[in-house]
Amino acid sequence: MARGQATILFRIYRSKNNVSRVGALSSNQCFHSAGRCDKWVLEKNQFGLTFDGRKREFSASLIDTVRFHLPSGNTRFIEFKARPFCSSVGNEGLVNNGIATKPKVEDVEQESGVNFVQGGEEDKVEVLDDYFDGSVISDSTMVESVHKNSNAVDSNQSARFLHLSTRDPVEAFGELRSTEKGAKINRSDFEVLREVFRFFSNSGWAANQALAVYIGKSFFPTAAGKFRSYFIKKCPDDVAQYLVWLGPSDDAVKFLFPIFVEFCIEEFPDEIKRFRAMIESADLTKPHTWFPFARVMKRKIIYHCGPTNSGKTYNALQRFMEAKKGIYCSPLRLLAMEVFDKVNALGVYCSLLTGQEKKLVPFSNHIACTVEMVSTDEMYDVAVIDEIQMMSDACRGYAWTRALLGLMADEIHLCGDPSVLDVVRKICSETGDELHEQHYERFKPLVVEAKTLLGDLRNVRSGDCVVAFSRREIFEVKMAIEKHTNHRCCVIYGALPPETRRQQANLFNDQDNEFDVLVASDAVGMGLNLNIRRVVFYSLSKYNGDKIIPVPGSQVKQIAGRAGRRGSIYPDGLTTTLNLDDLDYLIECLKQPFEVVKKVGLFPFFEQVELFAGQLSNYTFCQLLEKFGENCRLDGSYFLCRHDHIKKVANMLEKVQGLSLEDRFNFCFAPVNIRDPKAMYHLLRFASSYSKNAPVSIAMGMPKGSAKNDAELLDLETKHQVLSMYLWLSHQFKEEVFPYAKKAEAMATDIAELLGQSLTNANWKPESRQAGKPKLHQQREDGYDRPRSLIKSYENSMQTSGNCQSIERSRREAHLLLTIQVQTLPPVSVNDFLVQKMGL
Ligand SMILES: Nc1ncnc2c1ncn2[C@@H]1O[C@H](COP(=O)(O)OP(=O)(O)OP(=O)(O)O)[C@@H](O)[C@H]1O
Ligand SMILES: [Mg+2]
Repeated sequence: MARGQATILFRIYRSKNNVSRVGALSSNQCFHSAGRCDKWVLEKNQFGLTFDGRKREFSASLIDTVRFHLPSGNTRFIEFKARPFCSSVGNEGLVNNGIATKPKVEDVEQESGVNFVQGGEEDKVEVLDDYFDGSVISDSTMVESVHKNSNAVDSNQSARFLHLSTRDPVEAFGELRSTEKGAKINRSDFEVLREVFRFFSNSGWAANQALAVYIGKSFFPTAAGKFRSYFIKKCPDDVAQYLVWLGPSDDAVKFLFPIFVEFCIEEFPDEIKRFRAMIESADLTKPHTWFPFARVMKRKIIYHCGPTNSGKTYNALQRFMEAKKGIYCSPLRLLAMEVFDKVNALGVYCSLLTGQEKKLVPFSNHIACTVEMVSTDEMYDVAVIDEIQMMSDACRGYAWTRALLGLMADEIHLCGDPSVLDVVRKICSETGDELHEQHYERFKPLVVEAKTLLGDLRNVRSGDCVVAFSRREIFEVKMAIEKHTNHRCCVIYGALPPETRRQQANLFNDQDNEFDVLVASDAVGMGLNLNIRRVVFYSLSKYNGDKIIPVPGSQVKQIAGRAGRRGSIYPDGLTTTLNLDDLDYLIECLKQPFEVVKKVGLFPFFEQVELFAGQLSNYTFCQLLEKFGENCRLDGSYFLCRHDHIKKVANMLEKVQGLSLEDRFNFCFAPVNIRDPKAMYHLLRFASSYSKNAPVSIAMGMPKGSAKNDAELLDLETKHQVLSMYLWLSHQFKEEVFPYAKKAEAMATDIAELLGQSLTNANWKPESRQAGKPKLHQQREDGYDRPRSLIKSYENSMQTSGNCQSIERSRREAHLLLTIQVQTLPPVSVNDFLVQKMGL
């Protein structure tokens, strides 16, 4: 069933003249034999319709049953036949197609007390006279409702054309078809008619509606052009006059559209068939039906729902360890490794499975894996899906959705914040699984320190974690703290291998050394248990790969929640900001209730993309993905995950000949930083060798020692990422083609170690991996970039200019300003690099 805003086309037939009836309906008008109503819209989120012609409401609770609410309060039904193109087009695109299921006439009769007469090709509907209150909907009142402001001439005209406006389009088209030659049209009327058809061709409404009859958007202008020629050639005089009277207007479009549909059905059966097949092959509706084996099971789902540091994962893992056979699905490799270690240490044999590594422990019945690696073919007693709110992640959400829908486990424990609780409830009602909710409270409340660090990193104390949102800032902060205080800093950020992050975390957690401050990015926000006393936000804006945005509230909560973990040496958590200016935003974020997520991510399996590809020829893989995105159909609780990253890789690999569609699909999921030209170059090289069926070499030297400057550190990071990519590919493809996996593993371990050593000694100025990455803050003489609150600065400037906007608006505008700044910077030149390296 379609949800969301939608448009429905129907037709009601009737057998007697003395009853009210509907001729043809569209989203915002209703042709009625008694006149035309001016409003016809769907009620929110369901097939409810509101007819607003005479302030009488009636609504349809079923797609082909209209329920009238009469003044007396009686509720009656009138049945109408849904047209073959009965369909709905929603915000998300085509959401429902095909012929609506028609309720049995007897059912409707029984409920409504209305007699229906069936006959001929179309169903005829007869409505008892007392069903409509003649005084409510009469011919004259309906005409008034259409042309509320019309004068007497207009009334006459509309009465003159009434028979046309309410005419059955099949009949109207039949008449056109049987006409050899249309009426003679004078020049000025001809010009108006041309304008009318131009208006029709440019109508977004008509193009959208046409999707419902499988006239694709790209074909619509051609179909509309042919329709124009056909129509003008055969147009009877009264119809031409009517259109001239209507002029280029929405009314004219809505008059023409049903006739256009008849024309298309007759003229373009092949195009319609082709587009229909394409739309159907991009069908991502009803994803719960994709996993029939999981559907056969009656699964028990336990949602451990609560804020950070409330024991959700701990409790789920207790059940996992008790089970005969269990699987733990982690959002990060690091967390999977942590569970693997913890569980084995407690005597439960557990294997590890991530994209990069398979550590099979003999006799183990338990697996800790990353969520993308979870098998939906194996049976388990207990499964744990950690950080379930990631279902709504714009890029990776599909992996959580797949795990929830497809896991074959008797008991599935979901751990996460409450944001996806509603969606999970809905999914469970669709899958028929039994949902149990366990709500948690934070062990200790998080306290905000109102004093802040007063803009001075010298106020950092032992046990602090300073959070910054770029690699550059992380190193600047580390350098400043180590230069101006006696503290030593560990660092954790996304580009570091999990082993190095863990080494840094251990160094920080260990009380017997001088490393008592942690400087970290948002990579610290998920799952890690660290001895943090206070989380200090260095800034609260971050670059999201596209523009600078304020850090979303949910993420701020998650990161701040790292302070004062149960079991750590600082069980009371504190959080604050470096600058006083940012404090309000921090408090605002922490106070915000968890947002209620309405949609979760989906992404097609290879088989679905392959089916879709079968409908299109001469398309590159990247174009295929684009087309899939444009045409795919989704139910209201799902969105298609962002795939810009995949498209970028697909585009680069376009030049590699000899890769099958499946190879391309798999290569596109390889873990590569698309903003790192060196990493992209190696991926291209791996794919080129693979396509020639030649053994893929690592072709990368081992660094001699730990990094002595930032360029060397960046090089180590990239080298590790390339090795990690090699290992990932070796698990995806045949091992013979990636014969150096063992060597890559050893090299990766050594590099992770070198990275750890390098970070311990690092005291240099950071370089940027990206030439164009924006530098936000002014450099201070004392060696670190002191961040100013950009949001605040903008608010201040607005206030000093006497323009006191609301904070929310200022914020939005500040982001806009920043976005513009970022967009004007030169893009990273991956291509230039490839041209040099590959001669491409
Ligand atoms: N009942 C318990 N007994 C002992 N330690 C516990 C218990 N519950 C939780 N802990 C410890 O408290 C810390 C936080 O628990 P846990 O990781 O389960 O929180 P969480 O709610 O999953 O947090 P997050 O949302 O950050 O993942 C962990 O170190 C965990 O081992
Ligand atoms: Mg947890």
